[in-house]
Amino acid sequence: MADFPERTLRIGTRSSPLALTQTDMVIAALRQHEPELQTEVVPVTTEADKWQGDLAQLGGKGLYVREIDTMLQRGDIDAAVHCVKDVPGDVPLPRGLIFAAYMERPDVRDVLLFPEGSGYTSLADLPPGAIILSSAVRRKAQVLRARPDLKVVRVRGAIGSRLEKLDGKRKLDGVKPDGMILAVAGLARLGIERPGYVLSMDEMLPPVGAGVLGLECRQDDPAVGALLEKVNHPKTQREVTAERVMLHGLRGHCNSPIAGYCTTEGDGQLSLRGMVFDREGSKFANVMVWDEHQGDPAVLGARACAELLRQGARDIIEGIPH
Ligand SMILES: NCc1[nH]cc(CCC(=O)O)c1CC(=O)O
Repeated sequence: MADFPERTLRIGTRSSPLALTQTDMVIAALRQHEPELQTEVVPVTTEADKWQGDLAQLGGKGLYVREIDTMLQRGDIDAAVHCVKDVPGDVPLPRGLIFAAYMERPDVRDVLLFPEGSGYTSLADLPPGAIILSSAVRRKAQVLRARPDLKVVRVRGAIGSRLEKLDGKRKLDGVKPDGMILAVAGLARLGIERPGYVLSMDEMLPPVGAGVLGLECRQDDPAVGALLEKVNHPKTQREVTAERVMLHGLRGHCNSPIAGYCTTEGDGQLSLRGMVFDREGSKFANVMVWDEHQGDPAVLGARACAELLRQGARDIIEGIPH
């Protein structure tokens, strides 16, 4: 088979506006290295996108990536762009697939948005019993940890439709929300600017892989692998490796609130924070480990996992129905 740029790179992605924007970003980055690159974007509306109920009932959020991975395995596409945070951490990657590159990580924080004209400016402002929209068990646990009096209500759909629900422009089963939590990176990529309260790392530790775009291909397609590797960001790759090894070792399920965030200090040393919560965030394990020897990030991830398990993470995870 011809190499690039003669060959056309077929890229699979979800069909949401965010996923399509992210894929455009990836193509722009690839063209910095391969200006003549021909691409074909293959948008896939996954079962998870069509289903508006609780994802856990359908098999968890892994469904966002599974259909696209199957297409990649079959050769219907040559590469896939995934949000790493949507890639399941409790099962290995599908046979024959690898992540050839991780794009540089942007702001990983979550932001609490309020309905237009509500006058709220922070988490502390919200009145007792206020309603927050989010489907993420990790966000729910951490909101309730800070404000046990609040109520967290599930919301699904693309970011644009979620914002309409927040602003009362779209029906929401009689619920009148006071806030909604989204990733800063997703809003920025969509060019959506609205005031909100950016949650600190102590209030809201991000999910493993937050903000990172992973570029996946078949192991037996070295031409694509070599192309994708050109946009790999080694620092992000090390951080994601540490976070994901921690996640694998915890063997969570789709209802387990787990957070993990690895950063690189100025001298190149990695630090990794990990937390495992119960559903209400009232019980949790919490670790921070440093890679003093600047060694293998996987070892750092394994250490964080071991320490979380020592603190009782297994019981916390198993204590949640799934
Ligand atoms: N769960 C959907 C999803 N997957 C990735 C992002 C945002 C970008 C990222 O963190 O990778 C979002 C939206 C959100 O959580 O607000």
